[in-house]
Amino acid sequence: MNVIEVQNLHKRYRDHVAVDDVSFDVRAGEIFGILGPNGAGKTTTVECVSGLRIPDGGTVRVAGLDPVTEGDALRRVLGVQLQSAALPEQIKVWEALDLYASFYPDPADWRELMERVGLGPKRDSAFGKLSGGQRQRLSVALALVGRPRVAVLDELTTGLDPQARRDTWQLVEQVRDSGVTIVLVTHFMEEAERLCDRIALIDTGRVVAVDSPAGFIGRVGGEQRLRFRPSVPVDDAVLLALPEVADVRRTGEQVVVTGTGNLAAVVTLALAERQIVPEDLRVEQASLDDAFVALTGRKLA
Ligand SMILES: Nc1ncnc2c1ncn2[C@@H]1O[C@H](COP(=O)(O)OP(=O)(O)OP(=O)(O)O)[C@@H](O)[C@H]1O
Repeated sequence: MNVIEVQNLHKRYRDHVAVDDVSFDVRAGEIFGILGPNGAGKTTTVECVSGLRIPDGGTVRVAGLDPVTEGDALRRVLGVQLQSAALPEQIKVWEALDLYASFYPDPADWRELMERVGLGPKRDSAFGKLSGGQRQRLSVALALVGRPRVAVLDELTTGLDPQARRDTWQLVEQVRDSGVTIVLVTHFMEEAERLCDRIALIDTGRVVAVDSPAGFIGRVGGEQRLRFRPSVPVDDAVLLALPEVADVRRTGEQVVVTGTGNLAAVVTLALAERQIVPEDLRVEQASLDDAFVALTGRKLA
């Protein structure tokens, strides 16, 4: 079932086209990524989905609602954490949660939410005194306080250190597991690859493709490369006999096998059957980055 349907969305700022022609569907229960370089139109797209901007063309439906004409009903099903959302420096964590809860007829228990995002010990801290990761956690909690079916999270981990980023990813997964559909805007490949069930790749206001991370990687051939030093010499023919193996090369003592499918498993099994140990084994795989370059001709970063 689709929770969000966007068709031929178009949005201009004066004569600048920010979103040219964007279409995608988000299914109930998934983490749907909107991935693309700076200025691709990601934020504008989710602002139109959230009813914060009026599109110049196309249609948007969220749980069947038109964000432009049914804004009140929309706010009951959709929670937003936006890049630009800033709270007063002085407001305390509990006050912000309590305030946001008061906007909704049937809010979540904000105390429970505060514990869930790990801010219990920061209950009385001022927003201005929170670390980047704590601010992001608070913004996720604020997006969830109205018990939304859909949460829009925009550039959630920008500016966070690696540990805070991983903690935030875990939080996003917990939110999804609690039954909330998530739209995640990001320009981090690793984040999209790790978290998203499906991704819309956006470039210069257009959707380049929508696919799962594995599907994107499969588009660039799904090719894998295996490097190892065999403990005793192995014949190329042994490896080439495996249907998954496309090519075998050697550089000094190192064997480099390229192929597809379950390459690492079948090669190591074939070696084990001959009592050969693949020493210094490394598996290299195509990434979303490779897919982005193949689809757009440019690097994302
Ligand atoms: N309020 C605005 N007025 C004029 N132009 C804008 C406005 N907001 C965004 N733009 C422009 O529209 C284009 C798309 O911006 P948008 O913020 O949607 O992209 P984005 O993919 O989210 O980028 P970022 O990751 O940098 O936020 C950019 O060229 C941006 O400069």
